[in-house]
Formats: sequence, C-alpha cells, structure tokens
Amino acid sequence: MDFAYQSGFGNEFATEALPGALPAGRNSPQRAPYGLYAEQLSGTAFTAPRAHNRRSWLYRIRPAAMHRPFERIEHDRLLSRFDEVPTPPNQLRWDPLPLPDRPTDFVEGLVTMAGNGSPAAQAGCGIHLYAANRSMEGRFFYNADGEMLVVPQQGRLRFATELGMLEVEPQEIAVIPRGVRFRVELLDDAARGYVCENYGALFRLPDLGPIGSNGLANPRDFLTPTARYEDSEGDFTLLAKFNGHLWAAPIDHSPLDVVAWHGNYAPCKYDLRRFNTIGSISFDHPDPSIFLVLHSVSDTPGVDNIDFVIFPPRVLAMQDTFRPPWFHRNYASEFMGLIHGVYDAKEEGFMPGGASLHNCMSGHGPDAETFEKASAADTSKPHYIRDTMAFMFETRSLIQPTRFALETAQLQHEYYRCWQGLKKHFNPEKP
Ligand SMILES: O=C(O)Cc1cc(O)ccc1O
Ligand SMILES: [Fe+2]
Repeated sequence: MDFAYQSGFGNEFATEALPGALPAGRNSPQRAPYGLYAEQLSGTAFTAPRAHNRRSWLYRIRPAAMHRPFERIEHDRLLSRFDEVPTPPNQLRWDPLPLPDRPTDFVEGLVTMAGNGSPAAQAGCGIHLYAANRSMEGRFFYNADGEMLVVPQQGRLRFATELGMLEVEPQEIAVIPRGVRFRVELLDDAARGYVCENYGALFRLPDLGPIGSNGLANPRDFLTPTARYEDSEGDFTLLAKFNGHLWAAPIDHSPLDVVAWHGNYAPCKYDLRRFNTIGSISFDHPDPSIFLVLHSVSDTPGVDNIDFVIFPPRVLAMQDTFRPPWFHRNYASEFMGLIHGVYDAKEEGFMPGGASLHNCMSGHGPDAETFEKASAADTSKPHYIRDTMAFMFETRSLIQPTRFALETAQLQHEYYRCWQGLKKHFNPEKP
C-alpha cells in the first residue's frame, strides 16, 4: 500500500482524514468537529524550551482514557533491569536470533539483550532484538518507558499508529514516540531486527558544527504519517510497557481512532540510504561520531545518553592511512548490529542480524585478517565499500547485558579468537 507522508524532522505537522476535522484557530473548542474528543499528548515537560518542546493535539472518536484496568502479564524476556548478572568486560558477539517456530507477534518476539539506566529515572536505554512471524491482531501496544527506535534487518513492517501508517523495510528505521499506541503488521513471512528503547531525552538531529547547514541525515528525509483512523469495536487488548513490565487491559474499540491531529510529537521513518556520509579526504580515519544519525542528549553537553550511528556504503580515499576502524578502547560503550552486507572491520563472524558489544575500555578493533589486508592495501587508490549497512547504539553509560544475552546459544564464546592471530611485527632494528 502507498501511504502519504509528511516530510521533515519534528515539524509542526497538521493532518486530517476528514475535511474540517482539525479545529481552526484553537486546540480545544467547546465542541470539536464531527463529535470528536480533543486530547493532548505531550512528549516533553510542558515548560521545556520551545526548541525542544514536543506535543500533539489528537482529535479522536474516544479518549485514550477509555479502557478497562491494566493487569500485569508475563513477558520474561522483555526487561528494563540490567542488574541480573555482573557485566563482563569481555568483547561479546552474537549470531542472529533464530526466527520463532511458534506464532509470535512483534511484542511477543521482543527479547532484551542489554541496557542501562531505567525508565523510572528517565535516563539510559534498553536494547532489544525482535523476531516475529505474525501480525498483531486485536492487540495494540504503547511504551510508556521510552520512545522506540526500530531497526528492521529482515522483513518489512507496517506500524499502524494512532497518528497514521508507517511502512519500513530493512535499511529504513522507524521512531515511535513514548506513549503512542500502535499495532505492528508483518508485510513478509518473518521479521527480525533491533530496537533501541530510549528512556532519556527524545532523539533529535545533531548540530552540524563546521559541517555547515547540510549533511548527515537531512531533515526532509524524515517522513511522518498522515491521519488515518479505524472506527471499529470488538474485544481487543491494549498492551502497555510501563516501568519495565508488560501490562494488558481489555479495550472495546480500536485505539487507532484519531481522525485528525496537529503537532510535532509523532512517529517518523527514515531511509538510512539517504544519509549523506562525510569522512576524511586527506588522511586518518575519523571518529565514528561523524556518522551520527540521531542522538539523545544528556544533561552533560557532548556526552550523549545515546548516539545512533551508521556505517553506510562509502568511499575511503584517505592516503597513507590504515583505513578500517583503528584499534581502540573507548569511554563510551558500543552495541553494534549489521543490517546488510559485511562490516569493514570484521569480514567474518559478524552476520546480518547478529550483534556485538564492546563496553567501556574493552579493547577491540579490526580482526587479524582485516588488519593484515588493510596494512598491505594500496592507499593511493580509493576503496569503495559497497553493499553494507551496520549501525551502533553508543551510550555514555555501561551497556549491561541481560542473563538471556549471556546464556543464549547465540553467544559466540570464541569471539576473542579473532584478535589472537595478530602477529608481532615489532622490530627495533627497522623503523
Ligand atoms: O568498534 C567499531 O567497530 C565501531 C567503530 C568504528 C569506527 O570507525 C571507529 C571507532 C569505532 O568504535
Ligand atoms: Fe568501537
């Protein structure tokens, strides 16, 4: 299906599925058009500075308050506590999550790999994988703990949200704001990918500094749905993730009943292939912050709660330079995933759908094979990195894996070996 989208990041959008459904000139008229209820959904504190203030006004068939009480339900793989097991300083890597053999929808198919902070403290993030093989039916979900950055690796997804429809395929991402209710439909037989659940400040585009007024992710490439509503009644379930637990409430109508809305708090999608990649055209490999798509800032300037970084196809032109990522130990902690192709620092073992975790001060870098190859490469010629898309959720706080992540059969216990073949080249006689 082809849906209309509105373009721009965090714009003041206005959209109506019926003509005149948006009240003119005011948010809360005595009687809203078509007998709709007016409802505000705020994504930031009321008093947040104007530049960062996010809220939308929804004109809907029934207010969001109309449902029966929530009761806690079990989902023992979906967590927001990261103190189950001690965090090892080891470099960690995982094979892709197997696709489910039982019918599993997006919410059922979520499994928490790692995270930090907490929803209650409104800082940190949860890092999850999902693997699903059926659409949500009669089930709707919202996440009160944080906005969700969804990175599909296999299979297209349709997010039917209160604010409209969003379709994403691998190499595109979706950002679903905290609180927005939605259903996930699978457009292919199976779906798999990654989710970064952001407990902190909302994702935003970074400042560009000396890069200038264009570059990296351009605002107009972010697409937000237009209004679309369901007027349906039945025995449905509203699921909520609230303070790290899953809750379910009976609801007798579709909560996707918003006929019109306006505001700057809405889901969006972005095609990572639109990223304007910037790099060195002289020498040296720049810090990966140059590949920043979106970030969640913290209270300390320049030290982010989360950086969402990608490694897209690009040309490496740096001369007399070791071109792949250098060996390093970082202040920040790095959870990586591979959406497509091969990652240039690891030609083997890091598979599409797989993941790796290199925590604060854990040494890592190119594997032995990549090192030998890149040390011998002719750097007078450009090198084209094609057909690839890796990403990183990078955080200021330690990324603490869950018990599942450390005990799953997908954990590659032999990962450390990729550096054991690095040869000693030191020769004090030969500068
Ligand atoms: O570890 C990684 O592969 C990610 C990474 C890439 C890069 O180009 C520089 C630093 C860095 O952490
Ligand atoms: Fe790294």
